[in-house]
Formats: sequence, C-alpha cells, structure tokens
Amino acid sequence: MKKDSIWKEYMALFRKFNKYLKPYHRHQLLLLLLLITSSAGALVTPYALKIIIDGVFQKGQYSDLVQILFMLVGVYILRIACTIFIEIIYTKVSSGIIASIQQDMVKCIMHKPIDFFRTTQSGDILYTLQSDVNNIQTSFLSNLVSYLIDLLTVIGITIMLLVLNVNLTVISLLLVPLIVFTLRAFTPLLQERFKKIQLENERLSNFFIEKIRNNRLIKSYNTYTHELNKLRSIHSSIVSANVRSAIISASNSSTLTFLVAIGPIFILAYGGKNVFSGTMTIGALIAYIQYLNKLYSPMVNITNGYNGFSKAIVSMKRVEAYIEAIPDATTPPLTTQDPACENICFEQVSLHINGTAILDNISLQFEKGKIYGLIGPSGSGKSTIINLLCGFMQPTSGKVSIDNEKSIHQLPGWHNRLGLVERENQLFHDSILENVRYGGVANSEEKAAMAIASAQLSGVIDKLPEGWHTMVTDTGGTLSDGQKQRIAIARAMARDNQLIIMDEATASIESLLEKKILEALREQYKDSIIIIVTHRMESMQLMDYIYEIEEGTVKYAGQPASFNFKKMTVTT
Ligand SMILES: Nc1ncnc2c1ncn2[C@@H]1O[C@H](COP(=O)(O)OP(=O)(O)OP(=O)(O)O)[C@@H](O)[C@H]1O
Repeated sequence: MKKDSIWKEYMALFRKFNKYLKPYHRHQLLLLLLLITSSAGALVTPYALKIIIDGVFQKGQYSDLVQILFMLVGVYILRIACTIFIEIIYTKVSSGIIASIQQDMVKCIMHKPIDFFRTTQSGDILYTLQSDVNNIQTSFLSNLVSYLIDLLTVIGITIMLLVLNVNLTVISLLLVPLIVFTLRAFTPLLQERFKKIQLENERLSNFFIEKIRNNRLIKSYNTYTHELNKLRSIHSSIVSANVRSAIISASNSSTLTFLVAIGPIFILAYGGKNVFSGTMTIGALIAYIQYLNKLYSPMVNITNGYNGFSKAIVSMKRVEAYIEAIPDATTPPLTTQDPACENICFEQVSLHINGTAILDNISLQFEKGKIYGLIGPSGSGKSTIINLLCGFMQPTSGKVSIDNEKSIHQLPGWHNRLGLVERENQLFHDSILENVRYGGVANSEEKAAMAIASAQLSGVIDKLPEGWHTMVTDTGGTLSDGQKQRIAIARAMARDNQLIIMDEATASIESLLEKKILEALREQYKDSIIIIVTHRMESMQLMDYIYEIEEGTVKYAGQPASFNFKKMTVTT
C-alpha cells in the first residue's frame, strides 16, 4: 500500500476510535493542564538555584533564602498532588474507554450471524476482546498524553534554539528527515512482527480453551504428553516471533537513539569551528548544547513511543472489525400490530451456502396447539430449518412467514416469543433459579417453580442442600447431562412463548421423563407451536405431525401413525 494511503487509513482508524475519547475531552484537558503544571514545576528548581547563587548570596539576606526554600517545598507538594490527580484521572479515563470499547465489541459479537461462530474460534474472539483492547490502553492511551507533553517540550526548545542560533538549529534539524525515514522503514516491519505475535497468541488462547473443554477426552486417551508437545511447539513459535520482533524493535530504537544522540556532536564540531573563528561565544555554545541536551530525552521518547503506536494500530485494526455497525442491543417490544402467531409457513424455501443447496424448495406449515416432530438423518437440514425459524438466517429464496403476513426476519421482537432449547449445555455460572429465569424472562418465583416442575426437575432440586439457589458453573458442575437439559427446558417453559423449539433437547433424558415433559408442554402451551427435533422413535410417536427431512427436502409430511418407522435410514 502507498505511504499516503497508509496515513489516510491510520487517520480514518483514529477517527473511528475518537468517539471513545470524546466523552472524556474535559478530563483530557484537565490531565493536560496537570501534566504541564507538573513538568513546569520540574523546571523551577534550576532557576531557583540560579536566583539563590546569583542574587540571594550576592546581595540578599538569609530570610530571602528561607522564603525561596519554602516556595520550593510548596512546588514539590504541588507536583505530588498533580501526580496523584494525574494517576486518578488517567485510570478513570483509560478504564472507561476500554470498558466502552469492550461493551461495543460484545454487542457486535453477540449480534454476529451464527455462521460467524461456526467459522471463528473462541480463542480468537477472546484474545481480541482482552489482549488487543488492553494493548490499545497500554500502547496508545498511556502513550498519548506523555507524547503530547514531549512534543510541546520539543517545540518549545526548538524555538529557544532558533532564538540562540539559526544556523546551528538548521544543522540540528537536518537529522529530522533521517529520523522520519528510519521510522517509516521500521514501522511496517514492526507491525508485521506484532501481527504475527498476536496470531501466535491467539493460537495459544484457542489451545487453552480447547484443552479445558476436552479435558475428559485428554484424560481418557491419556494424551497429556501429546498435548504438552503441541503446547511446546506453540510456545517455541511465540518465543521466536518475540525474539524477531525484539531484534527489529531494538535495531529501530538504537538507530533512532544514535541519530538523536549524534546531534550534539555535530553541533560541537560546527559550533566549535565558529568559536575558533570568533563568530560565536563559548557561553552561547554551552547554552545551546544545554538546550540540545534537554531536547534529547523527549526526542528519544517520541521516536521510541512511535513503536507503541504502531503496535496499537495493529490492535486497533483487529478491534475495528468488531466495532463497526454496532447494533442496538434492545429488542423492540411487541405491538398489537405484530401477528398473533396462529401459524408459521415455509413457502418454497431454499437456502444455499457457497453454491450448495442446504434446503431445496421446501414447504412446511406449523399451526398453534400442535407438537411437530422434525426428523431425518444427520446433516439433512433440520438445524438449518430451526435457524430460519429463529430468524438466525434468511432463506436464499422463498419465505418464512408468520400468519401469512410478515417474514420472521422482519419481526425484531420475535425473539421475545421464542423458546429455543438445544442439545448442548446452555448454562451460565449462576444459581439454578437464575438460570431458569435468565435475563428476567420469568420475573416471579412462582413462574420459575412451575417451569421447574413441568421440566421434571423438582425432585432433583429438592435433594440439593441449597435447593434452587445452588450455584452451577457454565459447564453445569456436578449436574448430569439430563439435569442440565432439564434446566434449559425449564428456562424455555418459564415464559409465555408462542414457539418452543427443542433441538435434540431431550437426548439425555430418559423416555419416561421426556414423555412427562411433552405432556406438560402440551398442557401449558395449548396456544403455541411446539417443534421437536429428535432421533428417538419413541418420541416421534408422541408428536401430532411429523416432517421427515432428507437432503434438504421434505421426504414425509403427516401423522406419526402413518409413518413407516422401520424404513428410517441411517445416513452418515
Ligand atoms: N454455514 C454452513 N456452511 C456450509 N455448510 C453448512 C453450513 N451450515 C450447515 N451446513 C451443511 O448443511 C447441512 C445440513 O446441516 P444441519 O445442521 O441443518 O443438519 P441437521 O439435520 O441438523 O444434522 P444433525 O442431525 O446432525 O444435527 C449439513 O451438510 C451441513 O454440513
């Protein structure tokens, strides 16, 4: 990419992130004032010494000396107070900014299409959410204020240098293009290395998540050594990526430090010649070099700080993907204009992904008050139908409509009427009760108690010392798979849903309990549509109507009584 367009890209990036700085502009101004006061305080002592030596000791009295010393103590106290406030304000502002970025990212991630979660590893998301955002804080925000102060110092001293000697200043400034050239040469290399390190760290996050999730598998296969070897290999890639980055970073800093440090030598050479020829006084040369030395530290900070900014840019680009088009997290309430949901219709629905037909011209009709069975071999398209019912996906052609009126994806409040229970564990680290009335879905405890009873969970909870206040982890802790599934079912039953979908949600529950749950569902949700995906033949016989799906088409539609269960094929 051309240099100009790179800068344009950076500016666009900073503009995007500026919205997070905006609410803190007043704090930032205060921070700047405190930093200037604190830095100015540091300049007082040498000047006070000059007054003491040249003025007080020559023509003043002891009381004048005491007065100045008191003033110096006052300045120290002021500087300490400034430092404390700087720390407090910086912490408040940077933590607030980081929190806002993370909140926007989470909003964005939660609204990503389901395909995103199928194709993105959890570790990648987690790494960007934590490490990249933290890197923005450390490499960008903390750098920004000191960068500004250093810049002001450099400008101020440059003005003083120009006042003292224009020629010498021009010579000093000849180094600036060299510094800029070095920065531009090293920046892409540094960014590339940093990107590589981020990717390796992402791999590490994924590794940790995967191993924790699959710990039973690792135990049962006794693959500890195999896994440790994999970890060693990732670590060795990280070490070599870090070392390569350190080599580039050190070369960059050393070149810049050398360029900045060589300034006074040039000045001594050129200025010394002037002193010998009598065109410059020794005093002027000493004063000039002292100013130049004062320039040294902020210049080095500015040039080295640039490394931090280039790292921040890498992280900002990675975070940027998650803060674009931040959706409104609030679901609009249902209105009387919304359809009552008497039925849901699939009219000649097809869904193609990457040119492959996942669903091929299917038509289905679901009516309230009935329990529907969605059956078919693995990979036939059942979950895809559910994704369409939930509005997680849109058909490529055809329509999924409610009461032959609105398409599901046109009803933003649809998720308020929908209870989805899936086979996989769907618990949060909270009490059983809060898991059941998740997100305030069932506000009253009575409703939650009813749902727990309907999900055949009361017996389990009665045996727990803390009852439904028992805490469970996100993995379900000591609960059995069937118990975890029943908590998820209770959650769906704790709200007045118009559509309840159970996608193999009873796979780990014994047939008798499943039958009781279905009876409770039928009893409580007389005005709702209930759809059950199952591979269990006994369960299929409890349905009112069955849709058998095969290779994305409807193979059978009718009552279970006329379905030939013996003909069900096993497909892989
Ligand atoms: N995002 C996607 N990209 C590509 N193919 C996909 C995608 N989502 C689903 N498929 C494919 O579509 C087909 C149907 O998948 P689906 O999950 O709907 O099957 P299913 O009937 O629910 O299977 P199971 O009973 O095993 O859960 C499968 O072959 C699957 O690989």
